[in-house]
Amino acid sequence: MTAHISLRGVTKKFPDRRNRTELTALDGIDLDVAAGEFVVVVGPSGCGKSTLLDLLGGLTTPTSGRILVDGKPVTGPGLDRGTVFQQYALLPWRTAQGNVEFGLEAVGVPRRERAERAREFLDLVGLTGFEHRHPHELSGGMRQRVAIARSLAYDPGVLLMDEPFAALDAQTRESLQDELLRIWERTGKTVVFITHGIEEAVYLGQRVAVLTSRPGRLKRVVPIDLGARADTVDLRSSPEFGRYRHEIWTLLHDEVARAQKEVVPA
Ligand SMILES: Nc1ncnc2c1ncn2[C@@H]1O[C@H](COP(=O)(O)OP(=O)(O)OP(=O)(O)O)[C@@H](O)[C@H]1O
Repeated sequence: MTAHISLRGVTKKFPDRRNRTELTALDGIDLDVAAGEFVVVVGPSGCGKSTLLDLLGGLTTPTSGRILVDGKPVTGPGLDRGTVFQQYALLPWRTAQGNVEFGLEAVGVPRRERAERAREFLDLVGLTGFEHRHPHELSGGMRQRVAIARSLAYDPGVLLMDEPFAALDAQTRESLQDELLRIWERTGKTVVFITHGIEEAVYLGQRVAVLTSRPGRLKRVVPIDLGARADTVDLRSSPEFGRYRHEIWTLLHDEVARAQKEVVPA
């Protein structure tokens, strides 16, 4: 299953209790993500990236504007969207297998099929042999693999990822980035991935959406074309990769500079 996403004029305001006003977190976001596309969202700290993902996940609702998944308005959390957060959010008393089965129980998949499907998805994320380990017996990278398997097991059309690799060491992060791309190619899911990392954005995204500093508006959407990955030994050191990294760095740098100017008292 795969699905397309459409955001039209999405604005999110929060009450700002300190001075009884409103804080605009996101302002008029228009973005389409095609079925099966991998889009990465980057932006300065506090620009509304997590708010955007929460809106897509149906955890909050827009103040104005519309969010559609396959033409249907998002009205709350749903099994058509799977979310992976930075923190593993695994149940500590359940094994890897039990954690993946958990989501399937909620949708009423029969026991035998649950076990089979959980094994299949643990295999997809490279955890065959670790099915019976509890989260505390797994490394950070392995826990995040379990979280990915759990989100994929009930076959959502969309995978929403909020800085899923931010807490991992650099080497584990890079290997999970490759794993994720392999899984994405195999499953054809639509992915919206949020990160602070410019390199991560360029490496993963087919397009990188750059947000402005608060209120978050869409500053630029940069299509990434790095050619065939299989032919390149170290993609991150290629000249094209460097050019994209610089382009996005410049877009972000301008935003951070603008935000800093605004907070410095005159
Ligand atoms: N529930 C809430 N109530 C009030 N304000 C909120 C709420 N959630 C987020 N905000 C504010 O909205 C703005 C955007 O927050 P958000 O967490 O989406 O940014 P972010 O880009 O994900 O930040 P970071 O990169 O630092 O994780 C911030 O100013 C934040 O304080």
